[in-house]
Amino acid sequence: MASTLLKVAVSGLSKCMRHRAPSARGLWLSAPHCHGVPGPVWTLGRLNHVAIAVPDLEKATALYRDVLGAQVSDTVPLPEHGVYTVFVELGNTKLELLHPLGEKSPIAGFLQKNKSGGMHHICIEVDDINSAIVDLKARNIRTLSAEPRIGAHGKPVMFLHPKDCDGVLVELEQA
Ligand SMILES: C[C@@H](C(=O)O)C(=O)SCCNC(=O)CCNC(=O)[C@H](O)C(C)(C)COP(=O)(O)OP(=O)(O)OC[C@H]1O[C@@H](n2cnc3c(N)ncnc32)[C@H](O)[C@@H]1OP(=O)(O)O
Repeated sequence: MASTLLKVAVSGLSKCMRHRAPSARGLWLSAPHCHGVPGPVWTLGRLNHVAIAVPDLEKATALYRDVLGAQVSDTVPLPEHGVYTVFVELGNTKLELLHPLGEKSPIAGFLQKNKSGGMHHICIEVDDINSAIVDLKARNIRTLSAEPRIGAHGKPVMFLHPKDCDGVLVELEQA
């Protein structure tokens, strides 16, 4: 009797955990759902930017503007994120040059380990960040703040732990 009940429970759980196939637009994910009640549904969108942490923001900006001929933004301080940012326009995406701001900057440790600078994170747009967060948490992917924060483009963002994303710090941004 007990073993029959266990088999039924395991079979139900595996049905709940079934993944959907990828769609044409990108990764299509749904959280576990049971009894015909759909879980949160969200879609991964375009690459918004690749962020590079730099030890010398003036020098890095000059490289992209004067040597490589790119259009670059002004320097924008974002004290709530502990960084200065400069965006480099690339047409199909952007680079975000990052430099520490303040004593508790989250990129200070990274620059200590990577003295010449280096690729810090990638930012991918999602169509429903709240559903994405619920779904990813259910898949044991660690989010790096309790709630989405407002990012460099004035939209909600959430960072995912690099150890849960193949060694890459991933930022999701509401499209
Ligand atoms: C404005 C906004 C926007 O674009 O909208 C931004 O850009 S804000 C940009 C700045 N904000 C953020 O980065 C917020 C999210 N970041 C964080 O919460 C943190 O920086 C963590 C990613 C959790 C790292 O924390 P912390 O530096 O204290 O830890 P840690 O140095 O001990 O690192 C723990 C492990 O993660 C690795 N690790 C650290 N930073 C990494 C990175 N950027 N990419 C890949 N791996 C990384 C370390 O090598 C280490 O691995 P080993 O143990 O193997 O050595």
